[in-house]
Amino acid sequence: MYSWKIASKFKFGRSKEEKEREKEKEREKSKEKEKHGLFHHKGHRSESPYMEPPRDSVDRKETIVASTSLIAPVRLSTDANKYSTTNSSISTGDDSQTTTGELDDDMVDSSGFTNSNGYNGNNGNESRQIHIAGNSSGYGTGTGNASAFGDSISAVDEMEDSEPLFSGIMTVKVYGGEGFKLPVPITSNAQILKKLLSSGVVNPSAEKPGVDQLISSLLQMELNDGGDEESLIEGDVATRFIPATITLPSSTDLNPLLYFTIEFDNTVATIEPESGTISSLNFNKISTFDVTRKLPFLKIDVMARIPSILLPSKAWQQSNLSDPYIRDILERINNNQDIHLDSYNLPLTLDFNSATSFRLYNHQWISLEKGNGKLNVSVDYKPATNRSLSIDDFDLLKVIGKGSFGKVMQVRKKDTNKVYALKAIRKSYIVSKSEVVHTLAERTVLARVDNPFIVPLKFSFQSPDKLYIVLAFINGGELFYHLQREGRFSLSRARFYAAELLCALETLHSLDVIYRDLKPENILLDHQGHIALCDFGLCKLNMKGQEKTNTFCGTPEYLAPELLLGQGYSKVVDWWTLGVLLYEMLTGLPPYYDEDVPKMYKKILQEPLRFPDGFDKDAKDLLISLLSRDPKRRLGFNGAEEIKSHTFFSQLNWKRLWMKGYIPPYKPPVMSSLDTSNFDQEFTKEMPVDSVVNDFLSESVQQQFGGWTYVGSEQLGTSLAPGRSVR
Ligand SMILES: Nc1ncnc2c1ncn2[C@@H]1O[C@H](COP(=O)(O)OP(=O)(O)OP(=O)(O)O)[C@@H](O)[C@H]1O
Repeated sequence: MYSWKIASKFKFGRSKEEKEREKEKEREKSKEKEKHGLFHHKGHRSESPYMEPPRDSVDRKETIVASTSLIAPVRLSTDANKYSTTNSSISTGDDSQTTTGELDDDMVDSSGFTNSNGYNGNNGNESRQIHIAGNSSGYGTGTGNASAFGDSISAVDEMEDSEPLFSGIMTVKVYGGEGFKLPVPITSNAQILKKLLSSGVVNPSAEKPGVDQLISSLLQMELNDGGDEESLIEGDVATRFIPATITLPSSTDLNPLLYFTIEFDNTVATIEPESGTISSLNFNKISTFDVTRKLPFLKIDVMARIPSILLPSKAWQQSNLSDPYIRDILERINNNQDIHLDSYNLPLTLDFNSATSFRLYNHQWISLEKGNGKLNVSVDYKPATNRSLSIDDFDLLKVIGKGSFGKVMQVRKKDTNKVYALKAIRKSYIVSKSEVVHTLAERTVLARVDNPFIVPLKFSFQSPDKLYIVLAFINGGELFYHLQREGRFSLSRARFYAAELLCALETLHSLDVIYRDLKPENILLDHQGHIALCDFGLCKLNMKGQEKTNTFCGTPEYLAPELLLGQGYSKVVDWWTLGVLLYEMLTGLPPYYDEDVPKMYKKILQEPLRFPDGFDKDAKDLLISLLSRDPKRRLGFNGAEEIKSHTFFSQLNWKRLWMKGYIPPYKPPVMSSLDTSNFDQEFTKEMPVDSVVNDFLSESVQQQFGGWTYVGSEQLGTSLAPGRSVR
């Protein structure tokens, strides 16, 4: 018999004051709920998930981490109170609760460590030794610790063996662009054109006429008869006369009407024109990228930011809605969204064996995919100098989030000026919470995985007190935030997100990794609206084929039946969670949602799956298959391919999707890589500091973090960056 405890991951990382603040918020929320009535009171919600308002009462879902090696099987019973042991631990987040359970193979207890927190003990868990890969001694007295080390290091070793060194700095210079067109005609209203365009910068010179001259030429153009009484200027004609940057009436800043994004490994540089007209642009911009993995191309996208005032009349717009392309463009412009004009994947053949810098493209004109213009660029690559990083290599810009074990900050790498998300984790804290394995697993998975829909790891390094993970900064906001704001998503939008997530999970499974914590809170949208899965803290490594594990962890709303029943579970749990997520995106709530967690568990195990009237037939069929309680009969049991082949996805070209070839149905309002407007002000208003800690960690504890450092595929072993006090 072993003792076990389940704790709310969310609450682990919170200070006393924060907990107080949260409680206060909770109290306010319940007052609000009382006032307005609860949407999902008993028997109410399940009848019609389309009832309004669907998401008001769904709070952030908290991850459960079973913090010892034991699981909490749920015994099915008609009496919801029978689940009370499990529930009390989860819902209260009281990590001091203990009860009994069975041994699991991936959770580790750090009782063998003697650390500054005085946490010392040994659970005598002998079976852990079976998993030790030559690391059974020397790391404290607890066998669990040794196993934790063994598991994680072997994962890191595997990676080291198979990967050559890919790291360096790539510089992209964009000189100019030509031939861009607007996809819709614009108004010929002289007053509007003069007012709006006269603030533009076209760099007047002998060859290039000034703005006033351009506008008068524009107004003399042969106008297109756009309908009854409306004259319009065609998009391809207008661009020859419209300045590339203007000052919008609502602002004092120059605003580009057309710009480029260059994306490498989910890091984005926005290239705005200096001057010129939309069809003939001057950029003269340089952008540097940290290269830490071998990727086949740079992604270039052309975006236009057209003020809706330039559009033809509403009557014209109405009469052109039958064309889905025009309809989409008009909808976006009217919602102040930027529109996507064209893109190009610029092939990169980086010779990583070269010891010196080399030029990949030299003043090359690149024609974009749909023929909408061309760009003149040079690309250079300089190999890295194998230096480990420290916090001193970054400017700390903003706090953007808090995880269980530390904060996440927006940072700028000083040499390349690239903006990243930096996650700082206090070593003593994860040791005392027995989270060493999960933390190492997170770093290992992130370093190995290469998928467009998974947030890429750029670097990891450590100081004597802390571990640092540097990730691409994904600033379109959490899917949770967008879903909460909009209640639910349209069928096509939900399908798009589900498809990109399916690709992400498929890649993880191909690496024998179970994700285990899919939920809207762990899914970020990038600047264009593509998915970026984050938070790999619950991943389980080395899960080959249908191999099973037992750890009771995940998020209550998303727990699969086999996990609740303690029957052992395999990769197939991730397909259950994909079903729950799709259902939540389409209806606003997870399928078996109940505020009372034990009741929710009972529903997950017993209640029939209900759909609101008018629910899409294919979506329903897919959900029934994904939410099959029997994992063997669940769609995906035989691999992701069988989900991809379902009729719900029949219109999708998976190759194109993989290349980020579909324009996302929604583009988050992101102005630049510095933009943090999609993050909670509760975080962004905080001072970004890397707090000073002075924990004593023994040599053996430090050794656990030996494989942590990552600067590309280069593993720098135990190198510790000098500890630094950052104020
Ligand atoms: N790469 C990123 N880009 C932008 N924001 C990020 C990134 N990674 C994390 N964040 C923000 O920081 C928050 C916390 O990060 P994360 O979920 O990885 O921490 P965690 O400790 O694993 O959290 P949890 O306790 O929820 O498991 C996220 O919800 C997200 O809002």
